[in-house]
Amino acid sequence: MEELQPPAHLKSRRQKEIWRKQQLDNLKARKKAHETQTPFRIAERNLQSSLPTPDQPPIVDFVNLDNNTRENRDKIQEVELHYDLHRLCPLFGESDQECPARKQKAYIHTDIDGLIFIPNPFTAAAQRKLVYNCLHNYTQSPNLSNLDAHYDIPTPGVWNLHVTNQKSNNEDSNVDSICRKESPKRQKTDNGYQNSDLVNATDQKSRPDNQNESRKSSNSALKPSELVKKLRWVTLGYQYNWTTKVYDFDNPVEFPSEAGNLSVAVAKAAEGLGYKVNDEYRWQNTYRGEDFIPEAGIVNYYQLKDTLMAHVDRSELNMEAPLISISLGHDCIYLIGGPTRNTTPTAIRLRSGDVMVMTGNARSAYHGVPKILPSAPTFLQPDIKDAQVDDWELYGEFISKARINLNIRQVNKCE
Ligand SMILES: O=C(O)CCC(=O)C(=O)O
Ligand SMILES: [Fe+2]
Repeated sequence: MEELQPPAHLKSRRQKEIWRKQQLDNLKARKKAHETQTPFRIAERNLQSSLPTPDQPPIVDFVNLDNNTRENRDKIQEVELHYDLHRLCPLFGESDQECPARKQKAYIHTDIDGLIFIPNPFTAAAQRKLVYNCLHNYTQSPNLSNLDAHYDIPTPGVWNLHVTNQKSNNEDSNVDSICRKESPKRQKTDNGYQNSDLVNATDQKSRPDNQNESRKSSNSALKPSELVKKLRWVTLGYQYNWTTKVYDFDNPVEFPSEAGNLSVAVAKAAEGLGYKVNDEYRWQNTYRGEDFIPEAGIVNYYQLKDTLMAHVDRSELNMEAPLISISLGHDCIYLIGGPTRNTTPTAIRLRSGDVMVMTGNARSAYHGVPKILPSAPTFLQPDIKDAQVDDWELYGEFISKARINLNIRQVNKCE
């Protein structure tokens, strides 16, 4: 091993020796920690490494099938959706030149029981409309966001305050900076820090969240344009309490109809799909699409360096119903494993518009987002002219540097 070079400010031989010993001890501790890491954590670490390591897991690409390793290609199967999604829900958009006629195709991977992947079924204009909804509509009260724990956000929500400011030429009529709340005393819970901090005890986040922000205790005030960069999630429908890990059934919030309609259409089109061997199903999505009731959701807003650590979404009373997840903006690598972190996960590339349906075992599998990729779609750039979305330029500025994930769940069992 190369001799470690102490920093120049350490002059004496003794200081240099101590420094070298510390470095070696740190190295040994890191190595030891790595040895005890779960396969899920190892995959996260390898995917996050800035150096190409030989241990990088291959990335499953359901869109460009030729991009797969031979082994993965053999494990990908095409399945037919029951409907053209646009027929079920016009919000997927009418096929146009920008987005040629959709194929009613979906894909499964034989290592991932219960996951159904639908390559982007949206037109470009429909994606822009959904970005608009995720920023303009879903960030408004009574939906809660990660910012509410730290700031007193006025009712229109941080995004709309930002838009108002950007559109006003007059500094005086600008919405003022928003003050930070007094920091509540930090309390530890059994598995990490208190919800309002949304920082996991490990170096990764339980939600996409800005760690430094969460740890700051200053009372600084921020402009809406600065705060929108700190927006990490909002909750839709039944609001979720991240501390108690239960939904707030006492104050139900109506689920937004557009996101709800999209999810019901997906649940209907994916009904009955599964993995067949010799005419027999190994697994099948038997949940009836018409029984799917969208009751809760999360919109995750990822800046390019954000990650979402491995977790299982298990707070819903109905774990038989599929969870429907839509990606917008930058591509990402998504990891999905099994019932514990000890199952080696599969890495999947998700692009803007892609839809995943988590059913059966996949519904209760560990999953996470270890990496956002630098790949903004051209049709979401700020200079696109879109007469359907007011002030698209501002929306385009946000999404061309971010990824949004909208996921939708049924919470209660069917009557
Ligand atoms: O961003 C994603 O694709 C996954 C989000 C997720 O797993 C969640 O919000 O529970
Ligand atoms: Fe999740």
